[in-house]
Amino acid sequence: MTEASPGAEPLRPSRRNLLGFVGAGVAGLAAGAAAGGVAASIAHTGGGAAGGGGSVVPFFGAHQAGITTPAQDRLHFAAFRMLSGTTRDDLVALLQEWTTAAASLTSGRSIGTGSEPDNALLPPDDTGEAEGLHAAHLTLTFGVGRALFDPRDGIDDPYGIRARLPQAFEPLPSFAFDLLEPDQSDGDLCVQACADDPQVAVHAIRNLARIAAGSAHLVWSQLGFGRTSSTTRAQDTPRNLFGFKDGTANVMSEEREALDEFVWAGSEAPAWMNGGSYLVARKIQMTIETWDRASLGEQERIIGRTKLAGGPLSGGDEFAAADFTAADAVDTASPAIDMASHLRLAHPTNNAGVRLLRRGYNYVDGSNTLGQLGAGLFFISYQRDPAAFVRVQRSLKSDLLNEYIRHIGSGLWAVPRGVRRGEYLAQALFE
Ligand SMILES: C=CC1=C(C)c2cc3[nH]c(cc4nc(cc5[nH]c(cc1n2)c(C)c5CCC(=O)O)C(CCC(=O)O)=C4C)c(C)c3C=C
Ligand SMILES: [Fe+2]
Repeated sequence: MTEASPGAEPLRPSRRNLLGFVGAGVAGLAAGAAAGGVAASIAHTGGGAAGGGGSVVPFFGAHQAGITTPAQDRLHFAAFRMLSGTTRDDLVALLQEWTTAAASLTSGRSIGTGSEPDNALLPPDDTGEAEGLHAAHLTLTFGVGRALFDPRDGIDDPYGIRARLPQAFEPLPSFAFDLLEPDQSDGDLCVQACADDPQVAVHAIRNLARIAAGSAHLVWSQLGFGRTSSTTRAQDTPRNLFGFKDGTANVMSEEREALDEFVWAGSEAPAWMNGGSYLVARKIQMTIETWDRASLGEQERIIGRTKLAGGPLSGGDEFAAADFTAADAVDTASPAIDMASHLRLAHPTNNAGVRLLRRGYNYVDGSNTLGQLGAGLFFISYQRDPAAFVRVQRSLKSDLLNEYIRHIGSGLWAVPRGVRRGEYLAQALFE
């Protein structure tokens, strides 16, 4: 799919053409070629954002950023659908343009020629609301949906990628109590934008959506705040909207062996996914008004941990190991950690040793006419194989928490390995 030049301006290439040119250059460079390619082009065409300000998370690397990166405070998550009739070339062009833009945005620069181009007759390349703001640890993590590998519009393999479909990439099954809304689920592509400044995260998604115009359409997006997980031991454990510490027993970035075992896809995966991961997102509505009427003891029994300190009910501080054989101090015939508590059911000992890297955010989507907040957890987990999530979620069928939550959105994406300098996102999927 080609796009007409927005005007007959001979002096300066259009943003689309400019990005296309850079993308083509990127595609032509051998992997591992001199770093100049993308970054230098951007530096020379970029506009006047304030730059990194010491808060830049590198975009290029063996793994995509935004997975083990210390969890930032804010989220804007977006799902896109490829437009009808688009081809493999359109998809490649989009990924090339997104690569160029993402390298620029995450380093705190504007897109293309910036928000003040030299020709006032053209729309600015960058929408401008991040002018003067720093990178705010912005990470952009891109995923590919399972539907991209399926027949569409009467074409068997519209993007020519079926041969690269990883064996593990099976659609999620439906789970007990699912009340999924299609307009908050799935998507051909996803972008997880995390930053310490909400304006920076929103600016990134907005501009990626603009760039996608003509090839992909933003189908739903979700704002999040108050990260509900730590991904490094250097971070304090945050709290979810039930008021409990969330993320205590997460897979942390310091746990190199555990990351290889549970988070990064390895040699079992095709080359484009070797070093990648699978992202599961679940929009989980929490009936906080009902929860707030439950006694403290009941809340703690449901979670399996104390509310304030976050220690397991079997005793010890937040990071003490849970003892599932310990008896309750008062009712000695019962276990200290309830058989149907969230902690017991989600714990690796109940799930064949499986661990997930959780990276979710709280959300509040306004309120309803009954005065109830549309509050919840935008749960995100990364795992080496989607089957790990399925295993844990199935275990949660008898979770006491289910009385207070509803899963209303869902998605699974393959997150390709990191982008090397000179490459574009998911390049190995097309080679
Ligand atoms: C399928 C995976 C999970 C979903 C969905 C999920 C929803 C969910 N969780 C909480 C609150 C807490 N979860 C905690 C621990 C925890 N949760 C999962 C998985 C899912 N949670 C795992 C794998 C674990 C770790 C278990 C372990 O190894 O000990 C905790 C305890 C603190 C912590 O370790 O993070 C809380 C609190 C809510 C409110 C929720 C849905 C809205
Ligand atoms: Fe949980």
